Amino acid sequence: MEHAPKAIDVTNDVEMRTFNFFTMGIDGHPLGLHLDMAIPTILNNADEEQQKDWLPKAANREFIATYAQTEMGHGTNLKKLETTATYDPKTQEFVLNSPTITSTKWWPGNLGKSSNYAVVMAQLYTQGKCHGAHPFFVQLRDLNTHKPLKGITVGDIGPKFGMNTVDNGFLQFDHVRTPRRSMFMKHAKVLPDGRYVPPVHDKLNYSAMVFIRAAIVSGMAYHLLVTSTIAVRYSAIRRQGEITPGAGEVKVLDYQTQQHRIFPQLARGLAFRLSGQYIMKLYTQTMDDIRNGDISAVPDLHALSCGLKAVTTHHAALGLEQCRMACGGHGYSQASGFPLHYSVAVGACTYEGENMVMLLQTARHLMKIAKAIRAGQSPKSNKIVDYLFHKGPPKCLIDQAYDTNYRNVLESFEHLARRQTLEVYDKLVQLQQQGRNYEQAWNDCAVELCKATRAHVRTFLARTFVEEIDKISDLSIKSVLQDLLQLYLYYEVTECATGLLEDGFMTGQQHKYAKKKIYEALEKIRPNAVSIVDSFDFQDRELHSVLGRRDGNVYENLLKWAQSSPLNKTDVLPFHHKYLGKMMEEARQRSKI
Ligand SMILES: CC(C)(COP(=O)(O)OP(=O)(O)OC[C@H]1O[C@@H](n2cnc3c(N)ncnc32)[C@H](O)[C@@H]1OP(=O)(O)O)[C@@H](O)C(=O)NCCC(=O)NCCSC(=O)/C=C/CC(=O)O
Ligand SMILES: Cc1cc2nc3c(=O)[nH]c(=O)nc-3n(C[C@H](O)[C@H](O)[C@H](O)COP(=O)(O)OP(=O)(O)OC[C@H]3O[C@@H](n4cnc5c(N)ncnc54)[C@H](O)[C@@H]3O)c2cc1C
Repeated sequence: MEHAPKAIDVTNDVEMRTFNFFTMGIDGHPLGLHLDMAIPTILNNADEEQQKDWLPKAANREFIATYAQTEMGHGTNLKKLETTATYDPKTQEFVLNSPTITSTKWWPGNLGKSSNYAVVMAQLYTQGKCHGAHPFFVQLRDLNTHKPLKGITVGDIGPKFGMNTVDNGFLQFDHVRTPRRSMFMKHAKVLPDGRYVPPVHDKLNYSAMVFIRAAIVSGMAYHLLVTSTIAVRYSAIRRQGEITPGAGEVKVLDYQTQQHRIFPQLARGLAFRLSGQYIMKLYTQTMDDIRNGDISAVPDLHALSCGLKAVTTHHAALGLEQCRMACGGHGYSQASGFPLHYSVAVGACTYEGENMVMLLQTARHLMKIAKAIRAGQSPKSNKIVDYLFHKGPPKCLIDQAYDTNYRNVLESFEHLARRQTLEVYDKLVQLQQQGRNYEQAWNDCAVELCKATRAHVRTFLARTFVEEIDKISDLSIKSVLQDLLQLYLYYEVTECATGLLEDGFMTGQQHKYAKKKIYEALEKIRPNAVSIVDSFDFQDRELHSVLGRRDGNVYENLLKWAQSSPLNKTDVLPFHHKYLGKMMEEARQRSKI
């Protein structure tokens, strides 16, 4: 008998679940949302009695649940979700309803055909008052027949840009009754008589999204490291063109342009992995704190997770595309694995909070800090934002002879983040003094607000990378990682050069210095490149790539892969003579006339 799957370990082993989430996303695993949104919701939003009932069954896969929040008409603006959950004190039930076409739940992963339960976000009404979006644990399908229950219309939303092995679905409720206790009651409650008990913090209902945003950071690291592995390995076997005439074709990895295309993605993958570990620890710690009644870290966690999610997904999408392009024609083949990895990674720019919206959420946090700075307040001890209160050096020092632990580079990033944060805050104040209301002023500063967030997140990523490499004791590993760190830092300096040159903080000479350090790092990384990616020890099956095979036998396996295509099952396709053959025969007949 096939080995029965063991119950999922639901301890907070978020590292593994992060990894699962993104490999599953690629395989279209029907348990994707179950593991990474439904279970965290139960862990963080179900009260003790509900956890006792739901958690073991969820861990044991006795049902499959998804996370049904987004509707056809709203994904970002949760305040305007239209699905309603109206409490009926007579029967002590909630009545779930989809009042409009735009209230149709739309997008939830595995909703279309796999899930028989869902965490449903609905506007909670009791005693005639709406208390905003709250999560409910709702059965959608019969556990034996898997048929939708009465009043429920559910199905798949059809083919998408990618991730087509995931049955993202739609869901409509027609006055479906669900017990009072199907409402997650750890934070907010509705008592049997219908009285509403508010939560200690009105965003605790959003904790599953925070978990995934934090998880996505390591997920993006995973995608960048996987695709850099494919690109480096393929570039180490692909020979094309000569550098020295007559000396024979070189490996394309020897071209500086190829190194400049791929190695920064490798470096960013490492940077994101290290910050991904940090944010996951912060998430786990904050959830523990909330369990002990301490919600003080909730705003920091929200701000950092939103900013990191937006920046890492954007750079991962760009980086995967660079790795694909670096592999030429074969990079465009499904055999490369790039279409699969790209479609999962690039979706993360949208799901779990559209990136612009996420950047602006972090900006809200930064504006509060800017206000405190302008009011002359002293910093609260918080390593993530303290630097904003400090006065850095008036001029860039990146080209000083000694830059221990890249202090001068980090101060450049801090300078830019501080300047952009305070400048956009001052503009916000000025626009309001000129008569605009806050919301209008906010909208008129939104692009600059996003820039301030990106500069802040860059500072965090860089500082975390420096600190984590500094902790490494094995000198042989440390020196290789320091080459990647050097590349990362100076590459980021050139990426934000406009901001550093804009106020004269950095000189053109220093910008040239940064470029020199990049080229130096590329040269140092080149001889170790294949060993670096081999050290990640990705299995061929998870790379999904003929180009990235560990054994490097690309060409023979590329032909094998092509020959296995269903199109090549027969030499002549069944419909050939009916269409193309007939067309050519008629054309030949006509030309004889
Ligand atoms: C855009 C959001 C965050 C706006 O939140 P909302 O309450 O609607 O309005 P405000 O902007 O006024 O926020 C008020 C206040 O609350 C703070 N806050 C917001 N969210 C959180 C949070 N999660 N934790 C802590 N604090 C939070 C915010 O900072 C404000 O504080 P102030 O002091 O500044 O007032 C919200 O609408 C939102 O999150 N939208 C995005 C929706 C989303 O992410 N959807 C994901 C659906 S699931 C999904 O995509 C799954 C994909 C999986 C897959 O298939 O891979
Ligand atoms: C592959 C995939 C899987 C998904 N899985 C799930 C799932 O399992 N469960 C689930 O509930 N949802 C899921 N979603 C839905 C996803 O969470 C939403 O699509 C996402 O939150 C964006 O919301 P939206 O689609 O309404 O975009 P919109 O918010 O309509 O975005 C459109 C544009 O408007 C801009 N915009 C919107 N509001 C603002 C603002 N306040 N300020 C500035 N600009 C703004 C956005 O930045 C964007 O450029 C999934 C989506 C995808 C693509």
